Amino acid sequence: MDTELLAVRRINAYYADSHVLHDVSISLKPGRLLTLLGRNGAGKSTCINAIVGFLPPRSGSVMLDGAALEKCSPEQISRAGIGLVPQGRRVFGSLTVRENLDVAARRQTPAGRRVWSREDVNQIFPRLHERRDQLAASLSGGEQQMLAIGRALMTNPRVLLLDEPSEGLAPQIVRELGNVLERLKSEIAIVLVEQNLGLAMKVADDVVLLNTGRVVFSGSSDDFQAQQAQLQSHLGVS
Ligand SMILES: Nc1ncnc2c1ncn2[C@@H]1O[C@H](COP(=O)(O)OP(=O)(O)OP(=O)(O)O)[C@@H](O)[C@H]1O
Repeated sequence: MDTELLAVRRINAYYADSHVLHDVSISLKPGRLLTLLGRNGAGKSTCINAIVGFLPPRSGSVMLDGAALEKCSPEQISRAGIGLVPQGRRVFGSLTVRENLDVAARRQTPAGRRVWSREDVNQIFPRLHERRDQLAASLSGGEQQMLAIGRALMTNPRVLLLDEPSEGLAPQIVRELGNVLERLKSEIAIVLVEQNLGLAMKVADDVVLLNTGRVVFSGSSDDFQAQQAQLQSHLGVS
């Protein structure tokens, strides 16, 4: 399958008068994982915010399977099939694990789209099943991250966007997260924002590297690694 699933074309985004994204393009094909890299402040989260409609681009387009989304609301974009695992996880701490999953579940999903049940999520994250009656606030950081991913899957997305999921996690948990992403990417296309280059290189098929809101590399993970020495100055330390 070579058709593009998510096509971000030359988007420009601003915070008030501050021009943060400059003609940024991203192309994601089905079954692939694209990692969005760049040092702090490069514009990675802004790019995610522009795709999900929190910060609509002033120009350029965002297409999901050919449908234009750049003028849609965050709710419409989510329903269209873009799932977000936000930076900082943002699970509902006063709800149980099970309730967190249930409130995210979509009642209606267009025919032909994969529908995720709580059982499907539990299969990927057995620990969530073990902790199903525990309040989300009492989970470890790694478990909260798994729950945040599980919640996003319950919306039956076609594309999953993850904003720095490894932030604040111990190395062993980051490895587990890598294994989960490896497994998930055979089922769903993923955009992964990461500062952890080790994790990103383990799972990525494609790489987009940003510097001050501009794309300075876009290509396969193999090409990125071949050019890494020249691109090093655009990367944060990892
Ligand atoms: N709400 C905001 N208002 C004004 N400027 C902002 C806002 N959020 C981010 N910025 C600025 O936009 C630029 C891009 O920030 P962004 O958060 O997208 O970078 P990032 O690559 O995700 O960085 P990090 O890895 O630190 O999260 C930075 O210069 C930042 O200071």
